[in-house]
This record gives sequence, C-alpha cells and structure tokens, in this order.
Amino acid sequence: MKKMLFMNKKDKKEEPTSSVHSNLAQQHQLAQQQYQLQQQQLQLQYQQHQQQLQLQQQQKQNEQNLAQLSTSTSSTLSSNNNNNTSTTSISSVSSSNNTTAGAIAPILKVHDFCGTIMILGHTESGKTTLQRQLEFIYGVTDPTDAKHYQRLIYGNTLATLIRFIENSERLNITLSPDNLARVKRIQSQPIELARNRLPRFPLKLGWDCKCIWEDKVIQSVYTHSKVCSEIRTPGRPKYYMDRMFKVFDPSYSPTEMDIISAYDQKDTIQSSTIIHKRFKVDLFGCSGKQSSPKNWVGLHQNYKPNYLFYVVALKDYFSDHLVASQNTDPVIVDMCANHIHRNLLLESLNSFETLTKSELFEKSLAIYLIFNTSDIFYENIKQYDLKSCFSDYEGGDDPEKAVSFISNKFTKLLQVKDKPYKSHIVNLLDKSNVREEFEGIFDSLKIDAEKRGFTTPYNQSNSSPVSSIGSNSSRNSRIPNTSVSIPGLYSNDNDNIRIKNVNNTNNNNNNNNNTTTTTTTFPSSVISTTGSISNSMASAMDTDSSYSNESSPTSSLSSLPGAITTIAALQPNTDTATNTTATVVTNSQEKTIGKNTKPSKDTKPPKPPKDPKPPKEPKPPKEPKPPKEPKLPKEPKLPKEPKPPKEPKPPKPPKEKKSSKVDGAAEDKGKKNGADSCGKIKLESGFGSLQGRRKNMEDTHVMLNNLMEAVPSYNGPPKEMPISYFAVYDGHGGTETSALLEPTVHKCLVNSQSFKDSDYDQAFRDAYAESDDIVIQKCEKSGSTGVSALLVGNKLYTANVGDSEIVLARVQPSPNPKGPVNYEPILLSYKHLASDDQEKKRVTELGGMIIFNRLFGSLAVSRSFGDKEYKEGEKKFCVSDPYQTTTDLTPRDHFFILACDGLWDKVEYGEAVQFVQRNIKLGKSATEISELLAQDSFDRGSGDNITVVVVILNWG
Ligand SMILES: Nc1nc2c(ncn2[C@@H]2O[C@H](COP(=O)(O)OP(=O)(O)OP(=O)(O)O)[C@@H](O)[C@H]2O)c(=O)[nH]1
Ligand SMILES: [Mn+2]
Ligand SMILES: [Mn+2]
Repeated sequence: MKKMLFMNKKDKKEEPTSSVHSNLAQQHQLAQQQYQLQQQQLQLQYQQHQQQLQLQQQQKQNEQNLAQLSTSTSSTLSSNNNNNTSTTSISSVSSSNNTTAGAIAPILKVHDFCGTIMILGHTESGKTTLQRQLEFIYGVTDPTDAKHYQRLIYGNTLATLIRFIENSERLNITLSPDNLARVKRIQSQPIELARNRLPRFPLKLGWDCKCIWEDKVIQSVYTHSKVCSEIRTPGRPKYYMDRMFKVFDPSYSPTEMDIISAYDQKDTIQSSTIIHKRFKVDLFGCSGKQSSPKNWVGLHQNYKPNYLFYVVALKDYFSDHLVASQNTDPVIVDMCANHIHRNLLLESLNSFETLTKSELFEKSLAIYLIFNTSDIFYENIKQYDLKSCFSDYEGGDDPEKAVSFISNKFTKLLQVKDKPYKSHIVNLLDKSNVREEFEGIFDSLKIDAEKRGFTTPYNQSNSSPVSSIGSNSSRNSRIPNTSVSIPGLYSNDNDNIRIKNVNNTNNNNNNNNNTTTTTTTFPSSVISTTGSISNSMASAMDTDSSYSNESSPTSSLSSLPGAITTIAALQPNTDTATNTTATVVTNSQEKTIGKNTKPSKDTKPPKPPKDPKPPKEPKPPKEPKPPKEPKLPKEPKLPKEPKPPKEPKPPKPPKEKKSSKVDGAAEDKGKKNGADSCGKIKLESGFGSLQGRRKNMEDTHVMLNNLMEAVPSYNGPPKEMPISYFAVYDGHGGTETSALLEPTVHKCLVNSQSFKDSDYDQAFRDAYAESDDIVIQKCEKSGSTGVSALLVGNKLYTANVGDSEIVLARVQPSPNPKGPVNYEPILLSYKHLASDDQEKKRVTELGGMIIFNRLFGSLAVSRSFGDKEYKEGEKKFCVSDPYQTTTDLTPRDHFFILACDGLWDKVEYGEAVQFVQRNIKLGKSATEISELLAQDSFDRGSGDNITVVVVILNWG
C-alpha cells in the first residue's frame, strides 16, 4: 500500500520538476526586478520625506521632553498587579539631571542618541531572528548577503532532512524500503557540497528528498519533534521542506522570509547597528554558546550594554508528562518513555534567574523581555496544558492567562531586584508585529538615552552610509557610548542620513516615519500590542553617574557582593584549574609549541580569546571579526577548563544493575582488574561498556597494562620503564573503524621510529596518522573518535581526536590537612566538534560547511579516524591530527578516566571525578566503578553507547 503510494508519485514526478524549476527561475528574476524598482521608488520617497521628518522629530522630542518633566511623579508601574514596583524615582533623576536636561534641549536639534543592547536568551529562542528583523526594518547595512544565505538555506534544507532520518533511526522506526534506498543516496550527498558544486543540487535527488519528507515515518518524527526535546530539529523544518524545490533550483535567490527563517548557529557574538528616528542602537546578539549563563560573566566588561533584550520562546513549555500523555503515535510515545525531556522554557527561566545575579544584569539599565513564538504558543496552548510545565497554573487554555502566567514567572525575578523592565509578546517572524512592538521600545529607549545623555556623533570610521556625517567627529569616535555632546556638530548634516535599507520606510510611510504619536513616553505604561499583558517600564533614572559615563572602567566585581558568589559558583574551576594545571600546561607547551622542530601539522597555535572584543567603534558589520589567527587548526595551550556543573541535578545513586552488554575485545581486556606495577605506580584499571539505547554497539576500547608484552613485534632498544596503554574508540556509521582501531593504534605506536627513539609525542602523531591511513583503506563509510593514554614510568602522554575525552583526578592542596580531600578534574583532551569555533573556521576556509553544528550537516565531529568521504581529495575537511598533552604525574594524581561522549554528554568532568573517588573510598574495583559510571550516564538518559575506562594510580 505504502509502496503503491510512492510509485504513483514517482510516476508523476520527473518532468514537472524540471519545468517547475525553469518557471521558478523566471519568477525569481521578475520578482527581483520588481523588488529593485520598488526599492528605488522607496528611496526617492524616503528622501522626499526627510525634511518633513526632521521637523516632526524635533517637535516630538520637544514634546516628549515636556511630557517627561511633567509626568515625573506619575511613573507608577502596573506590572502584573504587583505593588512592589520597580519605580526608581524619575523625579530624583529629573531633578538631578535638570542641568543636563537643560543643556541637552538645545542640543537635541543637532545630536543623535545612542544605546547599546545585548540580546540574550536560550538557544533557539529567536535572538538571531530578532536581530535580522530589526536589521531589515531599521538596519544601516544591507542584511542580505545572498550568497551566504543561499548556501546556508541550502544547507538547512539538507541538514533538516538528514536530521529527520537520523531521528527515525534513533527512534528505531524504519522507513519504507524504497525510501531507505533514497536515504542512502541522500546521505552520500553532503560530500558533494564539499566538492564545491554549490549551488547546484543534483536535481534527480530532489525527488528522493521529497519522498523521504513525505514518508509516514518521517512525518511522525516531525510531528513529534515539535514536542520532544531529544529529537528537536533546529530552525523551521516545515518551512525548509516546503521550499525544498525552490532552494534546489540553480537560480534560487533567497527571499526576505527565507533569510529571516534561516537557522545559523554561530558561536560568536553577532553585532548590528540600527537607526530609529536618529537614535542609533548597537545590538550585540549572543548566540549558541554565549547564551549559556556561564558565558554571561564578562559580557558587560566587553560590550557594556545599556539595556538587555531577553528572548524567550513561549512554545517550548513541554515536559515529560506531556509527551507521555500524547497518543499520537504509540511507537514514538514508547520511545520517548526511554529518554529524558528537557523543558526548555524552564531552562530559560533558570538561566534568567542566573542572569539576575550577574554583573551584566546589575549594570544594565533595563530589561526587555521578548516573549517570542506567540504564533505557535497560541496553537499549542489549546492542545497541551501549561499545567504540565507549571503545576500551579490554573488558567486552562486561555492564551492570555497562559502568557501572563509565564511572563509573571520572569518578571517576579525583576521586581525582587527592583529592575525596570517591559514585557512584549511577539511573533518575530511577523515583520509588522515586530515593527509595532519595537517602535515603542526604541521610542522609550531613545528618551531614556536622551535623559542619560547618551549622545554621540556618528563616527567617521563607521562604514555605514551615515558614517560620512560630521567630518570633525573623529575625536569622539573612540568612545561610542559616552555622554559627550558637542553642540552644533551636526547642524547641517541631517540630509546626509541615509538608510540604505529602506524597506522599513515603505509600506508604512505614514505611521512609521517618525510621525507616530506613540503612547510610549518613557516611563509611562506601554501596552503590548497583543493586549495580553499590560506592562510598563520602570523609570530607570537612577543617579548613578557611572551609567552615563561608559568610558570609565566598569566597577569591579567587588562592588557587587551578590554577583561575586554567583560568578564564583558559575565558574568553579577557573582559577584553580589555571594554577594547578600549570605543570600540564608547561609540559604540553614545551612539547607542542616550544619544541617545534617538525614542520606543519604539529604546530599548535594558541587559542584566541573566546569572546571577541567588541569593536572599539560602533560598526555596522554583522559579526565582529575574530582576532587574527594563524591558519592552522587550533590546539589550545590549556586543557579546556572543566565545565562548571550544569543544572544542579543531584547525581542519581548508581543502580546495582549490571551492564546489559559488555563489550570485550581488546587483548588483555579479560584481565578486568589488571593490577600491574608501573615504576613506583601500581596500576589498577577497569572498564565499563554499555550498548545503551542504540541499535548497535560501536564503541571499542583497549587496556594494556603492559604494552610491550602486547606488541611482541617491537624491535627497538629495550624499554626500561614500564609502559601502559589505554584507549577508547567511539565509532559512528558502523563498527568497522572502531573495531579496526582496537588492535591497530597501539601497534602503530610501538612500531613507529619515534617510539623507538622515545619521542612519544611524535610517536602518537605518527600512530594516529598511520592508523587513519589503514582505516581509510579498509573501511568504506564508518569513522571513529579516539582518546589514548600512554603511561611511560610516571609520564602520561595523551592524544585524542573527536569528542572522546580523558580527565585526570588530582588532589587539590588543602589548607587544612585534616579536611576533606578535594579532587580537581584536569581535562587532558580537547573536543574536536564541528561546532567549535576554530574547527568551523578551519573547515569553512577550505570551502566546507558547518550546518546545524555538523560537518556538511552530517558529521558532528571535525576530527576522526576514517570518515573517508570527508578526507578524499585535496581538501581534508575532517582530519586525524590529535590534540596532545604530556603530564609528569606526581602522587597527587590519583586516577584518570577515559570515556566516549556517551559519558561526557551526561556527566560533567568534576562529577565523574567525584563519582570515582567516592567509589574508590567504598572499596570498589576499577571495573565496578567504570560500570557504575557508565550506568549513571545511562540513567541520566544517555541515548548513546557508553564506554568508560578508569585507571587508578596507586603510588608505592
Ligand atoms: N514560528 C515561529 N518561529 C520562530 C519565531 N521566532 C523565531 N523562529 C524560528 O526559530 C528558529 C530559531 O530562531 P533563531 O533566531 O535562530 O534562534 P537563536 O536564539 O538565535 O538561537 P541560537 O543562535 O541557537 O542561540 C529559527 O528558525 C526561526 O525562524 C516565531 O516567532 N515564530
Ligand atoms: Mn542565533
Ligand atoms: Mn558516542
């Protein structure tokens, strides 16, 4: 039956496809011409309006000034019936700023105001969407880089399809046989992108894509992905799928909605500049990584935002209970019972609470809560009760009640802190909705900026059209956000203000162009246009002059006792890690950088700072250029700082359940608790390995307490020191590669010339390269990550590719010798993920793409053994160069743990170290501990294979 269905469609397909394509091409061209004409007209219209607008603006500003002075006492807040409003008295500011206000009034005519806004929010809440919309509406630069978006959207389309296929595999549900064959063809496709055949998509595959998308299985995966955090698919999957054929068309040119909808997970801060009624705003949009609370530390120092936009996706309120109660597809419901669902709305709320304790929050003047995805939320609330997320919710399916309930959860945190705020409910995809809401926001911000004296000339170096204004402005250009105001500077420059993207001034010329009689006079109440919340912004007119003088260094943390504890808690390991890993750092530096005798690939340039410093002058480019750096792939000097604990999830007590499947293949693996002496160190090693929820077991591992014995073919000079080798290999796309690595890597290692010469660092590089060559020759499709530890006497050498990692547990010196022993996790590996900034850079410089954080939308790691298709030809998108460390072990080093991402995705480094330590104390063996640790990750919901090797160092 199913087959028939697809056969029918197949019959109809081929021809219409190509004629559709050429029609589309013509349509596109026409549409583009029309668009250009429209743009020209608008430009004209815009210029005509200029003079009129300026007049109106001046009038309005004067009115507003008057209004503010007179409303100073009536600034009551009506937020959510809360009496404890955050009314910092405007009157005090008005009076204290009287002189300033008086001084500003005449300047208003000639000066512009400015502000800096930081956009924060949980991942996929809509931060980038907001920034793009604002750029389209008010931007000073053209946000449409067609080539970039064409690639990105093309990538989104394929990656979405691949994600659906992968999710069907994860959920163990199988597509129709016809479609399985299509899957094969599609999955072999991404590499085509690598061969620079973009944007040509082999049209014959278009039909394959469409059939897969329409497969019942994929449809149910899609339906479920909307409520299941584990199989969530980034971006707007349906939109991408529906536009598939347009995107595959060689003459495809992205529309504005395509651009707004494109999902681009960047790990850098994205900056843009917009101008609204001569109010200039620099927006810094956090994304991906930076959006997690641990990265909010330091953002204020770097960007000095005046205001914060916090974006929340309302739609993400689903929880376990809900998924289990949905009976749409029993197969998937069953599957969902097996994994843990994150509640992204609650996570966002938690993050927000953390934010309220940070310096960034303290120093920002006001918070704008942007409750996004209202469109989906209003639909969902009719089907899924909010009670499953908030047990105290009683509002039923009334969307207004639901939204105001959610917004209250956030605003409560602000009221406690007496922080001025406004809430807005929006659908960020809807341009006119965004315009409506943000007109008011920018109006009120401008008035605030004006009061605070945030005036600045547009500086000369600004590459935007407005930058040409004011030839004598350079002296102020270094301090974009100061209150410096120089009367008369721009008296004749008004006509020079051109906004390149005039979209915003079209459609709505009448009510949009600075003539709006907004009800928003800061700080009076603003009714959100959705009408469901009546919110108002508190007057933030405190007299703290440090706010209005951003050029003075921001006060240090010490002035914020509340913040100190939080920040310390957020980054528990920062200081200690740096200090105590000194030996490791020096060693690895010596080896990898200092000892740079061998050319090329071993050179490890230091990692650049994570957060690019903000541009010194407000520039309009979308993204601050990352600091200059060498081309070679990064190897950071420091082992990456151990992750701070995520959510305070108490580790579950390990169950006594034995592993369901214990893999065993390595040579002396059977010797589970192999105790052997290694110099003065007696080793005890063990492993735990779980197939877990995956269909196949693709992990392998090696434990060789006596490496030389295991490789009798060694023919170099005898080794005096005992040598041991441990490794974990995490295969993907089949078991071939990881199975082959198991007997191979250490043999290559021992048989390399460098090993004979006792240059173990080089030996690792040689062994990894040789093993990769062997694998590539023998394995068709699969690949594997790997982490290895070589212990020579008391020197520990490590190497890793991909996301398998090793952590060393070191006792921290304690001031109190009788106090509890504290262990510090020292990370000796580096995750080579496609999402990593440096890896991304390496790949994109070669002409490759990272989509949805994967290499060509497909491979999550950027370095591995095997994965031949990404290594063929000249361009090696995926490499096997390992990250390496060398450590002189001392009796403070107690044990180390090697494991694949099946462990590290669920268990923090510090948690694992504590876990092992606790169990050593309880007298458990290395094997028992490894098994318990693997089980713990399983219990926490890991859907992956899990392999753990624990090596305990007993110092004699
Ligand atoms: N239906 C709907 N989709 C939206 C809305 N706002 C954003 N989206 C979509 O949600 C997806 C995620 O939005 P982004 O703006 O990329 O999210 P982000 O916060 O920048 O995400 P990260 O960069 O991963 O932190 C995009 O594909 C948007 O098109 C909305 O109001 N309604
Ligand atoms: Mn983003
Ligand atoms: Mn894995």
